[in-house]
Amino acid sequence: MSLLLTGNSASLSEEELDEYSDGTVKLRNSNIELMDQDILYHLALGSESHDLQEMFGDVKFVCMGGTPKRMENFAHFIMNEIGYKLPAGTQLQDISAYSYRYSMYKVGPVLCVSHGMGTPSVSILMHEMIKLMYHAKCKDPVFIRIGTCGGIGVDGGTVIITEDALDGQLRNSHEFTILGKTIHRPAKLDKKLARELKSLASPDDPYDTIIGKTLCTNDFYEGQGRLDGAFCDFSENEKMDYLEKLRENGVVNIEMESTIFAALTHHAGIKAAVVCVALLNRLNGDQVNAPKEVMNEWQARPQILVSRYIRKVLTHNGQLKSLFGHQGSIKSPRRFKLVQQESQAHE
Ligand SMILES: O=P(O)(O)O[C@@H]1C[C@H](O)[C@@H](CO)O1
Ligand SMILES: O=c1cc[nH]c(=O)[nH]1
Repeated sequence: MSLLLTGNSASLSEEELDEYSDGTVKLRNSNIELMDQDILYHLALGSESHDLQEMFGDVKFVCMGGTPKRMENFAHFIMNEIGYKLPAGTQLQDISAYSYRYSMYKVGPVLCVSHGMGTPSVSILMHEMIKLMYHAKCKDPVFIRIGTCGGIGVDGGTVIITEDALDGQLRNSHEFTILGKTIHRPAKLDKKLARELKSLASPDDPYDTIIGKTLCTNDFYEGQGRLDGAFCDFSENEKMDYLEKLRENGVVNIEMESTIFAALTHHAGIKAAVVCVALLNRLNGDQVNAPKEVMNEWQARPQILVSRYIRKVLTHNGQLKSLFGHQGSIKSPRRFKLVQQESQAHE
């Protein structure tokens, strides 16, 4: 029996699209169906120990970012944005707390998950999140990475939506070594979703929101051409030549997760986007030295854009009012700060 993909994959044939047009996530692995139970070890969840459909069946948006705190803050923020009310006397709980690996918060149709740093960490999480979507029978979930990055020729604080994710050799794919063999999977993101996110930037935002190519590296220091790691075997001129070459190729930012995130969502037929904020302009230096309060405000910017998108989709589907009782309001960066403070007060 063929067990291919999901309802929204560009790589499906017409026949397969017909077969899987209900929008639920299908796995490209027939072994899973034959197992008595599937333990999502790094999420502290399991297909027999938990009723995954009951717990997660309504999920429409899976938002991921590097740190547990960022994703907890985002959970509080989005809760306010969509007017979601927790049952009286309850608080947001880290669903994966006992994995001691990743953190996960659920706010109605929005899952907020931390993914750690770098592609191995994201890869493990993506396998388990895609299987979670499958077990829960989620329909047409959209995955969005909310991250930080180094800008190339853009100021710190600029919001960057990834058009194409490139590996260290500027290939639009992610390289895997499986059973000793090297294979590549296309690192494709949803271009329409990227444009839609861009359209939600407001002329009143006191910062730029741009679309461009993202370089994904396996390291923060030598891998990103920094002079300030524990080791450095290249000159400043060589570094600048490399960054200029990136710029000539349309690269506007560097981070460490986009190719695996794009490759695995595309392989699973899941619509995905990457939205990062630049913490510095790498053409001006290597050290991340903006004050903490400034960086906290910058990190809120991708979250604000993503929350506008989520609100727009829920409003369009008539869910914002019917599910949560009131319309909420488009929140400003100032409002975000207040929500963050409130969530910190709960710690
Ligand atoms: O989502 P985050 O902020 O973790 O993304 C970037 C890439 C690396 O994980 C990390 C390096 O500082 O930040
Ligand atoms: O320069 C930077 C900043 C944040 N994240 C990165 O990967 N690189």
